[in-house]
Formats: sequence, C-alpha cells, structure tokens
Amino acid sequence: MKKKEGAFYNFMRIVKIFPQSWLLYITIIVVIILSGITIFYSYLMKGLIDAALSKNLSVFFRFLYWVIGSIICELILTYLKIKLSGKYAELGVARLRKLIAEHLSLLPLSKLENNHSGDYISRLTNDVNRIQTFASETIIEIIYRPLAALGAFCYLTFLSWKLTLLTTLLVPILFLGAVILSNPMTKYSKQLQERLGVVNSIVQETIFGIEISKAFNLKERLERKYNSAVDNTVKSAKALAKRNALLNSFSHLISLVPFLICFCIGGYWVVRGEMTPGSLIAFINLLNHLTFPISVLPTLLGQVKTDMVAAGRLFEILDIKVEREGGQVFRADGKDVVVQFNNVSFAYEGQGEKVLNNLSFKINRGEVVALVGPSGSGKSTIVKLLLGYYEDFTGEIKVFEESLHEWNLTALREQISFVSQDTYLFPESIRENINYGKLKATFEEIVSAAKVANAHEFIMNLRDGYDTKVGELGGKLSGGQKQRISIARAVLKNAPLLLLDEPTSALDTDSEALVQEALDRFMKERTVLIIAHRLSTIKNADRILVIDQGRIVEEGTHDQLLKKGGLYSQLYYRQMANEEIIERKEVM
Ligand SMILES: Nc1ncnc2c1ncn2[C@@H]1O[C@H](COP(=O)(O)OP(=O)(O)OP(=O)(O)O)[C@@H](O)[C@H]1O
Repeated sequence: MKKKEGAFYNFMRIVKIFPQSWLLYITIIVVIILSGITIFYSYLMKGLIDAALSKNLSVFFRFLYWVIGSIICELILTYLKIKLSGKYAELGVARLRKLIAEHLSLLPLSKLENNHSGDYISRLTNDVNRIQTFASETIIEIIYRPLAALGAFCYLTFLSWKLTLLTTLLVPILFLGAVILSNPMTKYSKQLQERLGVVNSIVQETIFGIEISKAFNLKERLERKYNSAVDNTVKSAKALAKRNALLNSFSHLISLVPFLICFCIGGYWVVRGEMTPGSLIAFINLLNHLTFPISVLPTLLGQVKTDMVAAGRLFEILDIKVEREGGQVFRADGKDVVVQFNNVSFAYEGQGEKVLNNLSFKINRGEVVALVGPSGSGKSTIVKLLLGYYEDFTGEIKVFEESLHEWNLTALREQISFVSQDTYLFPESIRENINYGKLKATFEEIVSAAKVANAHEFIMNLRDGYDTKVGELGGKLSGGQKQRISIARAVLKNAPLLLLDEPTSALDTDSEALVQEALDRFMKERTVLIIAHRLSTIKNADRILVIDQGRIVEEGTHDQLLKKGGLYSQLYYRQMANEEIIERKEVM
C-alpha cells in the first residue's frame, strides 16, 4: 500500500472526516475556560492565605465563596468536556468505520488481493481504537496542557518575574531533550501495528483452516507461527514501552527541576522578607500548573505520534483508488453476440508473464460454451475479466456488443449470473442468501428459484426451513447444499449471461448429480460460459474451447474434438481412465 507520511497531515484529515466539528470547537472553548479557572485558583489561594495571615475574616470568606463557585464551575465544565469530546469521538469513529467499510467494498479485486484480510481487520479494530482514544482524550489534552502552561506562566511572571525566569530557565532545554527522546516512537509504533496485523492474519488462518490444520496435524506448526508472531509484537511493544518509560522519567525531571530552584530561591526571599509566604505558596501551586503540563507534553507528543501512525494506516486504505465509476448502462436484449474477445492479452499486476495471449473467441446468444484446459491455463481469468474485475488488458472485450471499458460496472454485473466453485454464503438466513440474487424478490420467487436449484427439499427438511441461519450451521451444510443455495441465488437473478466456474468440481458424485441436474434446468435458453474440469459434464455444450497457456488451441463440439485426437481427447481419455479406476476400486 502507498504510504503517506506526516502526523499533521493525518491529524488534519481526521478533523476533516469527523462530522459535527462544533462539538470539538465547544470542547476547546470549555478547555480554555478550565485553564483560566486553574489559574484563578492560584489567585484565590494567594488571597485566602494573605487574608488568613492578616486575620481579615470578611475578605477571607469572600475568597472562600469564590473558591466554592469555581469548584462548581470546574465540575460542570469537566463533565461537559468529557461528554462533548466523547460524543465527538464516537460520531467521528463511526463515520471513519463506515467510510472504510464502504471504500473496501468499492476496491478493485486486484488491490484487495495484495493484503491479507487479517491485516485489514487489524486496521479496522486496533488502529480505529487508537483514533477513538486520540479523538476523545489526546486531542483535548494536547490543547489543554499548553494553554494551562501558558496561563500559569503569565500569572507567575505577574507574581514574580525574577523567580519565574530563574525557575523556568532550564525547561526549554529539558523539553527539547524529551522531544528528541520521543522521536523513535513513530517507528516502534508502526512496527507494532504491522506486527499486530500479522497476528490477526494468523488467527484468521487458524480459524478458517481449522479443518485442514486438524487433518494434517498442523496444530504445532500453526502454534509455532502464531507464537513467533506474538513474540515479535512483544519485542516491538517492549521497545515502545522502554522508550515510553524513558520519556516519562525525563518528563518527571522537567517537573522537578523548577520546584527545586523555586524552593531554594523563593524560601530565601521569604526569609529576607522580599516575598510574602502567600505569594510563595501561590507561586509553588501555580508552578505545578506550569511544570505538570510541560512535563506531560513529551509523553502526549509520543502518544500523538503513535496515534497518527494508526491514522496513516487507515488512510492508506482510503487512498487506494476505487473501481471505476461512470460508464454507460447498455441494454442486453436484442444483441446477437453476447461475449466477444478480440486479441485479448492480460498479465496480473506485478507478474511479468502473460496469463492470456492474444485470445479471440465469440459466444452467440443462446449458446452454451465450455472452457476446458489444464490447470493454470487461464480459464478463471477469462471469467474474472468478463465480470470487470481487471481492466488493464490489451485488445478488446465486448459484452452484449459493447466494449467492456464503456460499460458501467454495476450495470454490466446486473446482466451476469455467476456461480463459482468457492461458494460463499453470508452468515445470515438461507432466505437472505438466496434473496441477494434479486433484492426485491417475493418469498414465492425465492422458493421457486430454490426448486429450480434442487435446494427446496433439503431446505424444508431443516428445522427453521428458509429462516435457518447459515452462520449457525457453519460447516453443517454440505458442499453440494451450499452450491445449490448459490445456484438458487443465481437463478433468482435471472440474468441473460450465466458464468459457471467449475460449479461441481468440489462435489462428490451424488451431490454433483443433484447440482448438475439443477444446472441443466437453469442453463436452458440462456447464454452460458462454463468452466469444467469433469469433461463428462460438458459433453452437450454447443462448443468447447480448449485453452492452453492463455491461448485457444482447439475448438469444436465434444465429438469433433475427440475425433481430432488433440489435447481435448488426451484430457478426456485420461479422465475416463481415472474415473474407471476409481469406480473399480469402489466396487472392490
Ligand atoms: N490474482 C492473481 N494474481 C496473480 N496471478 C494469478 C492470480 N490469479 C491467477 N493467477 C495466475 O494466473 C494463471 C491462470 O490462473 P487461472 O485461475 O485463470 O487458471 P485456471 O485455468 O482457471 O486454473 P484452474 O483450472 O486450476 O482453476 C495461473 O498461473 C495463476 O497462478
């Protein structure tokens, strides 16, 4: 992913994205008033002590009322500060989450393939959480602390400019040292976030690959991989914590040095009568308000740096260019040629070798065309290009007689029903999963689509029928059942072009027969491009295109190709022989 650096740049982007900025502005005003109250306390304290020492009760009580009033004000304003900043952070983070989720759904497949989904999840959880803390706490602190320090500095100068100068002389040098100490935190934090992303990816692998991991006894290997990833995060976290501890100790030094100077010089002046005890106590109290904010600033700065690293990682996602929008909404009806490839060549991003080489073929309306060929020959790539997943091919692809580049991608996909070999069902009810084929479909339409897909019967045998949650069932649905639900989804869509990418390859013979029966019913009077490994399933195709290394090497009907005695017949007879061996083994 492309990286944009700069904490300030990221900070400004957060402010721009977060809605209801007025919440932030009001919080800042509240914070300014709170800083004023802090300084006011010191003034009141000086008045109280001096009035007590001079035994002037009426002045003493006047100051006391002001103290009580200020405390009430401070309580109300602190409540407001936390409430408003919390609301600002909640609304902002919700917007950020929605923006990223929407952006992810609009990304081209080619970009999504570059990162592990675990890394995206890590960004959407760990990094978003950091932004939430930043927006609700750090952002206010980083405004409040310098303001409080500035106010205290002004009042201290008013009380005794000489003592202020002497006590704060070393602060800028110490502060600079702390800033230098906080510098490597960006690097450590970036490393930690990236390593957390790797841990998330392994957790995901462990969950999704649980079956294989058990079958192949990979538990120990996965455990080792996970432990090593966790150990790496510990290393980064340790480096970060070490730097943080160093920074905190240094910050403490910033707050202690001025006090030491103040006690020595101020005490001496009180003894000599050059300063009243009230002034010295007010001075010391106020000094606290100067040194404390300054001492926490380097830590806060380190915090901001790590938070901005998290923001940068989120903006990396938002900066990936989404799939192209626009294009035209063409009609599919009345077009005789449904698919046309003219000298199409294509290579995946970052891969030198071409997957498709000057490929040309045509599919007419109503034809059933099969793509066969050795593994890796480029069959699925053809389907992916037709769905508009990758557009950086050379040559020309036409769908319903219009150039793919001219099509609006949503409109193009409206005209295509797609059934892939990897059936993905959303963790919702079966009814909803079929419904995604046509969102406005009635329940009757859903049921009739399930009947065409040979799925109705098994769905009705489930306890909750169409309302059965697929997520709850998890792996309890068989591969064939899942495939039939995905066929029902495609049936419901009722698009004029049907793309089938090895829809039965992962199934056993019984399931395959049921799915094949459903497909045969569904394929009638439709234009179909089917990729098949089991060549027996495409014997009846109008035309078979044999692909090898991204080129069409043979073309014809099943009988014609067998007679020809080329690659197709080799593949076919090899498969027949394998199936015979398997059948014989089963009989024995
Ligand atoms: N997203 C991708 N990025 C990079 N290379 C890819 C990608 N998808 C596929 N390939 C490569 O492109 C080539 C063609 O893959 P494709 O999936 O189109 O073949 P196929 O004929 O459908 O294979 P199979 O029959 O095994 O499914 C292969 O070498 C594959 O490794």
